[in-house]
This record gives sequence, structure tokens and C-alpha cells, in this order.
Amino acid sequence: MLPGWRQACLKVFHRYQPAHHSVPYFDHLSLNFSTSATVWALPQKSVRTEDFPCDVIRNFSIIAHIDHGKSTLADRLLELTGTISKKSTGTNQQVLDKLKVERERGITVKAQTASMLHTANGKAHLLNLIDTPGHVDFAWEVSRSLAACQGALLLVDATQGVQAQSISVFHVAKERGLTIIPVLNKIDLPASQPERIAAQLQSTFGIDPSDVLQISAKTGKGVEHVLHAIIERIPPPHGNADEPLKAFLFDSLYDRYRGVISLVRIQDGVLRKGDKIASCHTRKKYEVTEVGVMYPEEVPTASLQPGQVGYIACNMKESSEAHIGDTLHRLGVPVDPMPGFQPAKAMVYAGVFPVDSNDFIKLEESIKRLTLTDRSVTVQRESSSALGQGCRLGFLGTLHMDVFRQRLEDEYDASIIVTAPTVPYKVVYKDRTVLVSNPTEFPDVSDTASKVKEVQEPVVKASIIVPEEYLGEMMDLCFSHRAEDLDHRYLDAGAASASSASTSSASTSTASTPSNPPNSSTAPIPTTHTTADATVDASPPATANATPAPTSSAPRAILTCTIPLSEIVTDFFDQLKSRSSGYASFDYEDGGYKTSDLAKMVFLLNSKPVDALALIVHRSAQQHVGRTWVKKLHKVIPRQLFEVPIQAAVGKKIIARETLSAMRADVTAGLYGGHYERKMKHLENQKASKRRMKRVGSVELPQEAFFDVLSTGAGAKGRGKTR
Ligand SMILES: Nc1nc2c(ncn2[C@@H]2O[C@H](COP(=O)(O)OP(=O)(O)OP(=O)(O)O)[C@@H](O)[C@H]2O)c(=O)[nH]1
Repeated sequence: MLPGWRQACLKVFHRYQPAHHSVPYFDHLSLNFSTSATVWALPQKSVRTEDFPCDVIRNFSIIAHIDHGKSTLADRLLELTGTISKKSTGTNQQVLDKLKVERERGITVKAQTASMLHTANGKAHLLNLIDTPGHVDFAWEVSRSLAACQGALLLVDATQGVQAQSISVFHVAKERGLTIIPVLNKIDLPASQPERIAAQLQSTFGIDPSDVLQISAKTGKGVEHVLHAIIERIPPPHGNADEPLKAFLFDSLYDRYRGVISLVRIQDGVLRKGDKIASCHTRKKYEVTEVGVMYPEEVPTASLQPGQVGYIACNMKESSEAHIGDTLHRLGVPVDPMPGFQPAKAMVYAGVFPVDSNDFIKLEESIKRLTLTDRSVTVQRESSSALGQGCRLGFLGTLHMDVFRQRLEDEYDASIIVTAPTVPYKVVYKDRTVLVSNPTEFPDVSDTASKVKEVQEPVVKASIIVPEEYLGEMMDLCFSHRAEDLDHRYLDAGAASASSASTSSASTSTASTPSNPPNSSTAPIPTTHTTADATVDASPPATANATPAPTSSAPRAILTCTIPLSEIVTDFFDQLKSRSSGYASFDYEDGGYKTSDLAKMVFLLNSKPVDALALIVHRSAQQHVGRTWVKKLHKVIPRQLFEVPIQAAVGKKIIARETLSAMRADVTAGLYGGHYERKMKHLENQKASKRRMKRVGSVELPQEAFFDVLSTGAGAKGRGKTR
């Protein structure tokens, strides 16, 4: 048995060992052991937060379209400030992309906080950086992160220019009143056109080109100017150490030893280990067991001071206790809560079931733990006669859903079946409106007894940025997905004059476009190869170096429309990518609800409905969906000893049918020679027995068949690409 102090030291070693990447933390650590006493020195990598009043603190985020280089820039900033050593990122792995899923897919899915120390103008500064995800599904992460900041680096790839998410994140940061520092990245690439893209920033956002920094996050060129601009341009936070404690909780993590770790921004007051605090939201009381900063891993500090961003551990056990947007205060000294966040709104729902139904409790526990680090997922219990007990989860999009699935498998070793994604529909009855996110609960609208007045489906306001030559294709794509209010205009000033299209009402409209854009932007804008939507695939997105050279000198257009959400959780992304040769970028925001002609489709195996396979479809697509699914089922269901009809039904009407022929046992095999009548008798007996089996038998659809049918896209409408 090791003495207590040795165990403590080992625990410290363990904690400072990076879990998912190769940052050589021991470069920074020196643990001094003494055998004569239970002392061990704190790691040299420590921060005296008391030395950093508000005026030397800068809190900022890096925001950008997907793959424009946020995490790479974060690496360079961490290196430049000596927070990590250069060799940590030798393999060009993004240090803040800590999750396996992020590393495998090359995308950020979770905002990460990191503190840095940097001396400028003779003063040591504490810089708190939050690296945010770029994909539209994680927009909630971005807006939450921005609440802890006073400034944002708006990073734009100098080869690709402004993309759909560049516009949306710009507006989110602007609405929050943040100082925006525009930065053009990837200027090392031969295809980069910094002057042209700077002009585009001016025409799109009204940004003065002289404010635009030009860097290569990969080579480090110009990154020191970014550090300088952070200190010079971003205002320090406000806060008063003498005021009552107000700590804003903006994110949480889970640690298996310490439970919930909350990320907080201190507005006023000072927070120390041992302090007794309470939550404005839950009114629960806690004792703070640890405070610290992310440097970039957790480094305990003596206190957290006003304006600082850091973490606290206080024995919170449940995810519901760490309410995102909560205000923590000193026990007995209540304060007015700070404005919180709009809760994340689930856009896509799916059932998650364990492959082995005995594993449900374990699965539910894993989901609870995982939702602590991904607070945008909603969870409800669900049970299915085919798949047993499971959970119905709400996600922000299909990529989000797929990432969550992968994290459950990677981090919790879960073996699961995920049902087809569905969006939340509104069923309007005479006296009430019900939100339905599970197809099994959707009523038979054609049945007058159901008393349904109408059904509404969620729609989104979508914007697609695409080179002009693909505009027709994109319009076609939108129309084929029931888009309405289609509109377009040119992103680039020169082309805009040629376009008579009116500006759209979509949020991404460039309201800030100056009335007199520069002539330089009339020049053709290089086309782009965005991977925004490619990331919905499991394959890693193309690296910048793999970005194809521009093939067209056509200007780019922004196409806006209203489109049913259910249409973009199907094959929309795939088609967008293939029909624009990968050059389109896509963004959307909530557009409310619209009345729609929808129906519930059920699948019958041997005339019995299988609840886990039910879908809600638009009537115009019901034939196509029915046929595709029935064919898919026909492929994966093992043959039975009797013939099995596989049917798709809407209401009482059968839309599509396939027949799974019976497995034929050769009952005459043992009859050598034999009499003809004897053979016939055997065959007759077999037929009768099959008839009996068909009558009494029910088809057992093995879990693997579910797995197959739900995990093979086949481009069928009615399901999302989850794998
Ligand atoms: N040539 C070149 N490549 C770069 C530069 N910056 C980033 N990249 C590459 O661009 C790709 C995407 O970079 P990331 O840093 O992961 O981009 P990101 O914006 O964090 O991506 P998401 O978090 O998924 O939105 C990686 O392959 C980087 O190596 C640069 O300045 N020059």
C-alpha cells in the first residue's frame, strides 16, 4: 500500500497527464517529492490570478466558417505565449481539439477554453481564448462562448473568402456587441487572394480593409500581430472585486473524480477554494473544492478574480445542477441573476437503444454523463416493442447527432442502434396543439376520428453561398426539397449591380453592406471549396492543402429560401455537395412552423407494424419513401421458414410491398428413389406446416437488421445520414 502522500502525488501526475493528446506537460512540471513530509510542490506551471486586474485581461473567441483554421490559430497563439511547447503541435494536431471524434474528423465540436500569459507594453496580460466549432449544428456553442468574451477574431480563409457560417457568426458576435478583429488566414497558400477577400469583407460586413490582419496560422506568419491586436483592440472586461460575488456559468465538463466541473466568468467579487456558494437558478448550495484556469488543461489557482474565466469544482453531481447561463453567488449574499441563454432548441430527434436490451441502465448513465459535456442534447425515456427500452434524444442537427453517437461509442463503449431522425411536428387539434417528436405518436390524420385540424412542420431560413455557375443547380435542388420564397443576390459588389434580384429577408442578408462598395470587389472572386457540409460525412474534411484550385472566375451568389427542416435532415447535404462539386456552403436558422400535408408511414412485417421503423413523410414523397424503405428492409431481413410480406402503409393504404420468399427446406432430400406419391405427401405436409407458421408466426427482426436498415443511407428520403 502506498503512503497517502505518494498516492496524492500519483494522482497529480495522473491529472496532469493529457488524456487525448501528446502535449508534454512534464515539460512544464516539476514535482518535488520529500520523503520526510507530506509535501509536494505545486507544478511550476501555476498562475497567480490575483496579479491580473481587469485592465490586463482579454477574453476573446475565435469564430469562423468550418475549416478556416480556428484551432490551428489557437495552437499558434498557445505556442507564441509559451503556454504549450512547439513540439506539442509538431504533428499539426490541434491541441484544443481534445475529443477523439474531433481528431478523427478534423472538426471542432466542443468549444474549448485556454488561458495564456503574455507580456505587452511591459505588463503581463492574462488572455482567455475560447476556440469555437464552425459547423452550423454547433452554433449554440458559439453563442454561449461569446457570452464570456468582449472580443472575437473573425477568421476567414484567404483562398475561400466569406462563407455561410462566416456571415452567421459575424452577426452573432455583432449582436453581442463584441469587438471584432478580422483576420485573413492561409496566406501561405498560392491560391490565397488576401486583397480581394479583404474587399469582400468590406462589401459584406463593412469592415475597413486596413483593419484586416493577414496571417498563416500554419506557418505562424503574422500571428504576433494577432496577439498585439487582441491586447490593443479588445476592451478589458469590467468587474469589481469589492462587489458581491457574481459568477456566470457558461459551460460544464465531467470529471470522474470530481463530478461536474463548471466553466465560469467572474463578473464581480472573488471566488476562492472553500467558499460557500449558491445557484440563482436551482437555489442549491455548494462548497467550492477547487478553482483554477485552463492553461490549457486545468491548473488550480488560489482564486478567480473579476473579469477572469476559469473553472470551479463544487461537488455538483447532476448535469441539471450546472445550469448553463446560471449565476452563482456567495451563500447568504443574493444577487440579481445575469441574463442567461435561450435554451438550445432541438431540431432533430432520434431514438437511441442498446443493441443488447439488458444494457439500458448502463446506456442511460452514459448518456447522462455525456450530456454534461454536451448541454444541448435533450433526453427523454422511450420504449419500443421492437427495440425495448431506450432514450429519445433531441439534437441540434444530424452532424450533432452523429457526433453524439460516436462519442457514446468512443468514450462510453456503448453499442447502440439509432433510429431514423425526425423533426418536431405540431399537431393542431380543435382545443390544443401537441408537439410530436416521435413518429409512433403521430396520429392518423386521414382518420376523422382523430380530430386533427392540421399538421405543421418546422421550416428553416436557409442560405447557400455558391459560385454563380452552380446557381441553377442549387435552385433546382431547393425546389426539389420543397423550398419556397427563393431569392438570390450576388455576394460580390461588381456582380451585385448586374443582379436585379432583391435582397432577401434571411438573417444572413448583408444589411451592413456599404452603399458604395469598392471597385476592387467587382473583380471575380475566387471560387471556393468548402467542406462545411462534407463534415456531415464521417470522412475527415479536406485539409487546406487539399483545397482544389479555383476552377471558375464567376462571382458568387447567396441564395436564400425557406425550406422544411425535414428536407435538410435527409439527403440534402449530399446533394448540395455533389451538385455544386463541393463549392457550396450552407447555413440555416429557425424559421418557425408551416402547415403541411404530412402523414405517418408504418412498415408492416407479416402484417404487423414495427414501431421503431415508423416515419413521418410529406405526401408528395410517400411513394418514393415507401418503395425505398421496403426494398431496404427486403435486403436486410433474414428469410424465414414462411413467406413474409414487407409493406409500407399510410393510414389504411398500402403504398409499397416486397415479399420475402420462404426459406425452402428440402424435405425430399432423404428420399432416395422412393415413390412419387410419398414425395408429394412430404411436400404437402411441408406446405401445411408453412401455412401454420405464417398464421402463428411473427417475424423476428434481429437487432443487426435494424442496425443495417437504419445505418445504410441509400439516399432515401425520410432518414438522415447518421453514419
Ligand atoms: N496552408 C494552410 N493550412 C492551414 C492554415 N490554417 C489552417 N490550415 C489547415 O486547415 C485545416 C483546418 O484547420 P482547423 O484549424 O482544423 O480549422 P477549424 O476552423 O478549427 O475547423 P473547425 O473547428 O472544424 O471549424 C487543417 O488541415 C489545417 O492544417 C494556414 O494558415 N495555411
